[in-house]
Amino acid sequence: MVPIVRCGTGPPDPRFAPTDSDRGEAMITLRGLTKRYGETTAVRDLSLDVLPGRVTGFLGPNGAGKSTTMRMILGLDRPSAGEALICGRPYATLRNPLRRVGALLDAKAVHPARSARAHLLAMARSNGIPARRVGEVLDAVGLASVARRRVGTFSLGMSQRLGIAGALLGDPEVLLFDEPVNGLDPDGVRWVRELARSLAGEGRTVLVSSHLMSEMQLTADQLIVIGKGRLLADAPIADMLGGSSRSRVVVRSPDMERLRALADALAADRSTVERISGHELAVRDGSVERVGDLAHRLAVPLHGLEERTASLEQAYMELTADSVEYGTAAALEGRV
Ligand SMILES: Nc1ncnc2c1ncn2[C@@H]1O[C@H](COP(=O)(O)OP(=O)(O)OP(=O)(O)O)[C@@H](O)[C@H]1O
Repeated sequence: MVPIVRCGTGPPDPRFAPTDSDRGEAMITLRGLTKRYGETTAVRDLSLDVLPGRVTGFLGPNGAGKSTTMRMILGLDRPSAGEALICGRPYATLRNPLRRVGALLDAKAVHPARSARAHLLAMARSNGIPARRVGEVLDAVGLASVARRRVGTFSLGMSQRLGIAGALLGDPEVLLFDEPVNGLDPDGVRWVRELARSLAGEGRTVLVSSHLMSEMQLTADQLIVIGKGRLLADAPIADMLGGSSRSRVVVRSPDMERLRALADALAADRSTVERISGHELAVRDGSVERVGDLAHRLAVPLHGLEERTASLEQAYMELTADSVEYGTAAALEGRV
């Protein structure tokens, strides 16, 4: 059973035995959250809860409003309407906020002349965090050997690691990572994935933004998808796959005539049938059992019958098709 770190309970305590009701307690709550920049509405009436003990992927195409939402959760941008709360309170009213919430936003937003160690020490000092934590988090992110190097000489990947070290510094209950795998090599990507999973495994609340569905498929338990600032989906990964209209049963037969009869029978029974080729059909809203039984009744010789679940990438493309700000159509019209 995954432990749950509740609001105000601090870092995980091995003696802590969660009850089922603890699982429902949202750590991040957005209600009607809206942000307008002049004519642009970056975030539009967003209402959702982010729960502890799981990795929540925050997805959307470029310009969807992910960073703006995270900035409002962290009190860095003021909402035009609605609210963003952590443990029921605005970030600005939290005592010792770094001990409650750790965030990686812009990895390069660090004074370039400072060493990694000096940067983290300054953060620790101004937040009442003991200096020994600096060494611990530098070790945890694999930067101990370059702790005294100037941050300005760091690669993007090293800066990402330093940003994550800063997020971990206060041993917080809630972690927000904005595009944490940007600039990381495959080893680094895997490291971030395992880190996010282990933090959630300790019962913490982990919100990770990305525009890479393939990565989120491996990292997240729950997905929140936004497009043009609006909520498009908020569901467990498995539900998103099941809900995709691309999940379908594919049936193959050498007998085109009987296959056509099967298609007619399925269509008459309210299934949507697509012809893939003369010998292959795809049936939406139909189970393998139902299609197989019907084929048997109509004496259709079958050379193949399988359920093809859409990849999350496909489900995501479907969801966001109308929300891509700079898609191909725009490019064709010369707008980009
Ligand atoms: N300070 C600002 N002033 C004006 N417009 C802004 C500002 N910040 C963001 N926007 C606009 O708000 C929208 C959402 O931007 P945001 O950076 O939150 O999206 P995102 O989902 O994080 O995108 P990306 O994946 O590209 O980082 C965009 O249209 C962006 O141009």
